[in-house]
Amino acid sequence: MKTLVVDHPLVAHKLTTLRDATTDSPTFRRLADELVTLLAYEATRDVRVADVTVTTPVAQAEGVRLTRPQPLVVPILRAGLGMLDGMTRLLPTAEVGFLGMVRNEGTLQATTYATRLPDDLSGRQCYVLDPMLATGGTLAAAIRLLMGRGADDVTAICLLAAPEGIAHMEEKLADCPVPVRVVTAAVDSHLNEKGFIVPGLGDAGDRLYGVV
Ligand SMILES: O=P(O)(O)OC[C@H]1O[C@H](OP(=O)(O)OP(=O)(O)O)[C@H](O)[C@@H]1O
Ligand SMILES: O=c1cc[nH]c(=O)[nH]1
Ligand SMILES: [Mg+2]
Repeated sequence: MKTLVVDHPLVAHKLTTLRDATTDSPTFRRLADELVTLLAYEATRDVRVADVTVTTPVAQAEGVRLTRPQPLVVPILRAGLGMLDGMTRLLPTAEVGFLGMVRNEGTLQATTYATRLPDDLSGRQCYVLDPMLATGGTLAAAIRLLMGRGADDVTAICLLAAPEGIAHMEEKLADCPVPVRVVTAAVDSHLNEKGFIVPGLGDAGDRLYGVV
């Protein structure tokens, strides 16, 4: 598994405001959306394209177009939904599948409560959206599920990651025969005793959508 930390002043600026506990929900949603588009620009560096020729008003020009099957974007509910518009703005022809997963606050184990994905993902590039990579349990399970359906290239886009979560994913996906990448705005210091990223930004789902 490869991890890419996007090093850019605009990414750092938006992430800093997301971290700030005084940032309200409307601002948090807007900044998360903007930040995803910046991360998605890097995350899609290997998106599959084919050569094409177009006719400009002046002459023929060689270029590229996204190939079929279209990439599949998979937000992990709930917090990943806050990243969907920012991603599809960059990849408007992508299809979207959904995974509902929740982490038990005591055991930190992730369970899946909703799945709406194509049965067959053979030959598909998949982009998984989840703002927080904490213990890595959620993301590792999501990626295993996609690979079980045949996905042959998976990139996860996270706003923030913890070193423990990256190590856990590297271990869980060590035998994985297909490329897996994590693209994030930062890798923070550590997880606290409740499994929260430190310094982090708190509970991403609650900050986007309120406490449930
Ligand atoms: O790396 P992990 O330790 O598995 O934790 C990360 C997960 O926790 C959060 O979801 P949460 O369970 O809070 O659900 P929500 O999106 O509905 O708030 C977050 O959005 C990730 O999905
Ligand atoms: O810090 C964390 C860890 C898991 N989920 C969150 O929303 N935040
Ligand atoms: Mg949450």
